[in-house]
Amino acid sequence: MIEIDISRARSFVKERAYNDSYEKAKQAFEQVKQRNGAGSEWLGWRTLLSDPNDAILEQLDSLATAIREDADVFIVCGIGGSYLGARAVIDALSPFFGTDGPEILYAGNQMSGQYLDELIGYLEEPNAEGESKSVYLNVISKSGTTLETALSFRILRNWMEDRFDDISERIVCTTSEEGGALNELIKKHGFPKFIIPDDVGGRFSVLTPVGLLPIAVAGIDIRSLFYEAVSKFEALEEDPEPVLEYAAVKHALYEQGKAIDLFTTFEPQLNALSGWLQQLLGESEGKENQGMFPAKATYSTDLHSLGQFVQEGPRNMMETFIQVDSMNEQVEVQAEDEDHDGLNYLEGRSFHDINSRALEGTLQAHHEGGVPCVVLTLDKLNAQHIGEFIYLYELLTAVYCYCLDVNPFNQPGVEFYKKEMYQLLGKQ
Ligand SMILES: O=P(O)(O)OC[C@H]1O[C@](O)(CO)[C@@H](O)[C@@H]1O
Repeated sequence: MIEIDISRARSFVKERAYNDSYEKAKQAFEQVKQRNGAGSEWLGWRTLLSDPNDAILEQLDSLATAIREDADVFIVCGIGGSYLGARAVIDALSPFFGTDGPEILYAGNQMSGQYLDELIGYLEEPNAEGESKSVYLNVISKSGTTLETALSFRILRNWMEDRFDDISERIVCTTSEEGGALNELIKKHGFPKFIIPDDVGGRFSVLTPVGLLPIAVAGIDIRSLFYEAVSKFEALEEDPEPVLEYAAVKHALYEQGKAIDLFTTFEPQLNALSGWLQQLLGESEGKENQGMFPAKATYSTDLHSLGQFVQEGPRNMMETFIQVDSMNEQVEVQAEDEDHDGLNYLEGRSFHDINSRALEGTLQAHHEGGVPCVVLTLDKLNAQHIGEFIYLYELLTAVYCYCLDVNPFNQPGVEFYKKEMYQLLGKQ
């Protein structure tokens, strides 16, 4: 279960402004449902859930099981929506240290040559048994032409070709059904391929093979993740109220001049989930001179860097706390005979309990300091709740963007840097 508490945000908004935004959110939800808003040809992230394809989950599961049995390392090569969702779920649900399956590494999400150099150096080191590492790679690119991903893939593919005889079994491609350079390589090498549906954009694609294959290779139950998103879809079709209220308050705050939505969590393993949210909202709402900048911070670490700014800087931000109610941890504070560090007052308390009080205190302080706060609470960190979270935010994004009257599903602005870069690189 995820609870959304908007009370500490709504108190900053006048009743009339909230009601106006709420009416907009209602109409926006109808546009999503009736498929008559801008970019409605991109609503495939809903069809996936209204008409689930269990055969694909089966296929992904069995390939992932085979890879888990043989791989020491699994590389996810992609950028933006082609890796952020997988990373968000994997980081949220995997142990901090060590794993019983392959190590998941990432490439193709930047252009650091040093990173690639060091990555290859690491792949060439023997595994824990002193043997050569068994490496698998999943290249993920809807367009099949994104420079960061394509370049890293070229280097890693060539390295794998030199190293292994069976690269057509070690490299899996996730791309569009047709077109793009990646489809040419698939034809040439016979790499196994998963298709990204045409009507699902990158940032809405985590519940397609884009996210699900890496997530399954990480040993996470993709059925629980996927089917809980399906349940959330059904629940919100029936009763969209939580999303309407959330979108309304966010929109009313935007209208009131809030320019930043700071996503914060006190659980470091959710840092990448905030990164996924950043792209989902940022690429969807930031257009036609509109939108709130989606920022992220991980507390309490960042309370010691950004906390001052949030508490007393310009009052132009709202904050969204992502909270987890119960954690599986047993670290408890023990009393010491001589209380030199003065911590005996915390005797018997768990770190989670102390961390939760830090969250409560921060929420209170920021709210009192003039920051409207939304609080999202997940009872636990598990695949079900993360699945629910994913659909909740996908729908919120669409509804809220329609309130702003922007097309949530395109990203024309991203092309500008590419044009300049390609010109400088001399691409014809
Ligand atoms: O999957 P692709 O086509 O490589 O694109 C990766 C990312 O790049 C963008 O298209 C922006 O350029 C994102 O929207 C997308 O998630």
